[in-house]
Amino acid sequence: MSLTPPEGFAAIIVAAGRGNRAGGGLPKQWRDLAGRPVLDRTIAAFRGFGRIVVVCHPDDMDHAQAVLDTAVTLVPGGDSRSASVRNALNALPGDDITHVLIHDGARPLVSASVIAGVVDALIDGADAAAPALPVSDALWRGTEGRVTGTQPRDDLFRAQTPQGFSLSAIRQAHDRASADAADDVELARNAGFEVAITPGSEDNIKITYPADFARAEHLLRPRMDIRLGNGYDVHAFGPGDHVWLCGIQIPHDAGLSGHSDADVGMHALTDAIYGALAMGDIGRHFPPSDPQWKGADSAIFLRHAAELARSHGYRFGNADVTLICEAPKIGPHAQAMQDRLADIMGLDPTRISVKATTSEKLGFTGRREGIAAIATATLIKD
Ligand SMILES: Nc1ccn([C@@H]2O[C@H](COP(=O)(O)OP(=O)(O)OP(=O)(O)O)[C@@H](O)[C@H]2O)c(=O)n1
Ligand SMILES: C[C@](O)(CO)[C@H](O)COP(=O)(O)O
Repeated sequence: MSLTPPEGFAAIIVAAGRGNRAGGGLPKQWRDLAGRPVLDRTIAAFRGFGRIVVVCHPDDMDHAQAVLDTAVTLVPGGDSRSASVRNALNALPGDDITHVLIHDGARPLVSASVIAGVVDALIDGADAAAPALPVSDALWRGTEGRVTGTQPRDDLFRAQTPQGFSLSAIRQAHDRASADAADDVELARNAGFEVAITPGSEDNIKITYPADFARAEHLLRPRMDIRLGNGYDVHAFGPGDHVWLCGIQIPHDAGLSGHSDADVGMHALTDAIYGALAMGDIGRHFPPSDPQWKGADSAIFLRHAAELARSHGYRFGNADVTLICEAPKIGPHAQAMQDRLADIMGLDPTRISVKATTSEKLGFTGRREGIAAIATATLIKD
């Protein structure tokens, strides 16, 4: 989802804390998260905003200037989060700003939809809006390792950022603040403003403790990619005394005609893999016009497709081949076929199925003019 808020919106990203709870020497906003500094990722989440103010610790200003996008306005922070926000409010670039979103630099995984929820609530007229998640676990009170009571959770929420405000509301809230507050929602409520709750996200974590880096990296890992491909092939009977089916030679009163060994089952399975990869078919990788494939062992094709899948980071979920013929009988050979296909594909035989059906004497397979095969294959990238 891309995010382009209206002109008068600015984003304030507070990153002037020391990250003491996260440990690790360097303050957490400057530490690497899957190849980029945490703060760099956070700023990137707000790239649709024309104006972004980033609040950094006074000791970090040179580092920030060297590391961050020059398109942001850098402001030195204060002794508390609220003081840092105030410094940013006093340094907003431009006098046409009507709304601000205030976000923790330590929440690099905020999504466009969470930000859009806040922006939309403000556009709809709210003075203040912020994302949150309802508490779903039971809540207890406890001391010294023992439960001492329970706490109703019906109206409890876990607060997140960005917290959005009309500029006049947040300025009033900070002007009236008599004590420090955990966040700007608290200040806005203390000043009498209503705050709308917008949808938060489980992924919008605040990096607070050392283990949060591993959590964030896990969330950034690409999601599982599951692909399904199908293949279909037909070969006509011709002169001969055996057929090759799924890598097994079976005596028969005819052979199968084709440029290669005409292993119709293996061809269908090979095409299923190419199909799952969206990389064409056997003809594209092994053109029938090329004499080197005359009489070729079809294991070459299947091995190529399987290796291609692995080289693109996929593993096999399963494969399923159905042979359609009146004869020869497939049942007695099915296990050997599964084992052979598994061997070629480097797969556990329990993930491969070979079965057969007749076409009830109908059509070309029913008239014993040839054999058809269909196959499916699933590929998985974790
Ligand atoms: N004086 C401060 C204190 C905090 N923050 C920012 O407010 C956000 C939320 O605060 P928190 O997670 O508590 O960060 P730290 O104060 O850095 O963490 P710690 O309390 O563990 O030192 C962070 O992005 C932090 O950089 C800030 O801009 N100025
Ligand atoms: C603003 C905030 O992130 C809302 O969840 C939070 O209040 C600030 O962080 P802290 O861990 O409470 O200091």
